[in-house]
Amino acid sequence: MSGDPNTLLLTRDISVQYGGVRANDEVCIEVGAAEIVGLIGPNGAGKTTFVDAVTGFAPHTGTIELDGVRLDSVPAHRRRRLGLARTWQSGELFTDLTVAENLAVSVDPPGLRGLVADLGRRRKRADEDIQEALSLVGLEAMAGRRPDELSLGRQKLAGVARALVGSTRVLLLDEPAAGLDTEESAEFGHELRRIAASGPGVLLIDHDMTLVLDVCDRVYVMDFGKIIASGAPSDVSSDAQVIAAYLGSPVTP
Ligand SMILES: Nc1ncnc2c1ncn2[C@@H]1O[C@H](COP(=O)(O)OP(=O)(O)OP(=O)(O)O)[C@@H](O)[C@H]1O
Repeated sequence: MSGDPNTLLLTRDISVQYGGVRANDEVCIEVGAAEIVGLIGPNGAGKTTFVDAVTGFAPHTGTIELDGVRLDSVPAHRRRRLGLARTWQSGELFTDLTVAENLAVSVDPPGLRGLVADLGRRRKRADEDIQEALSLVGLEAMAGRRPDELSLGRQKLAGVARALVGSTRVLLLDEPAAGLDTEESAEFGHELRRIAASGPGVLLIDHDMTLVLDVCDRVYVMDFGKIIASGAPSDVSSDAQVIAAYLGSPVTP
């Protein structure tokens, strides 16, 4: 345990080895309830690998706790049920489905017991989960629309809503704002703040420094699989090692 009662996600010494590449090297991070935490670093630094490890998609060593419960030996689908949600870098929506149908893809299938339970009740519960996820990102009025009827910013939010279907304690977002212009990115950041304010912790990976430095409470910086700096956005963005490894020049939050 970290000792901080606010901590939801706590990783200790997460390491991932891909052949000769040490993609993560003893990565320790914390994400608290209602907190947005950034994870930034150059291409190939190991950010996606970290999310893969935490969510159960990459073999790793080290420990992962969600709200004090160890997850590191738990398979990916159970980590999701326990509240770890993620998006993927290639998070396109299905263009021939409505927004609500895109979210329905994420509904947890019933176990053996669920199969014999009341079908109508399960469907109602799934509809409620989808509506709740859509309202968390401000898209409840868009449920019946097709993705191409939405702006790119709203499509990105629908992708986030798809990850949020079902109980979510910590949301891990892998470059969710890629391709957004300045205005869309600012609106996206506003919605992220609303999501976090409703309770879940958020880990945000993005190369949009304005977004990261604006919305994050704290930021970790990764380079060659290691965390090289962490702290408040203003401290990290003026850190000489971070500027040399990633930013190139100081960035003002
Ligand atoms: N499945 C894999 N098998 C082998 N090597 C991999 C695999 N996934 C990632 N790597 C390697 O691990 C390192 C970290 O890659 P990763 O995709 O995690 O970086 P990243 O920080 O997310 O980069 P980007 O910002 O470009 O998305 C890279 O050297 C990459 O080539």
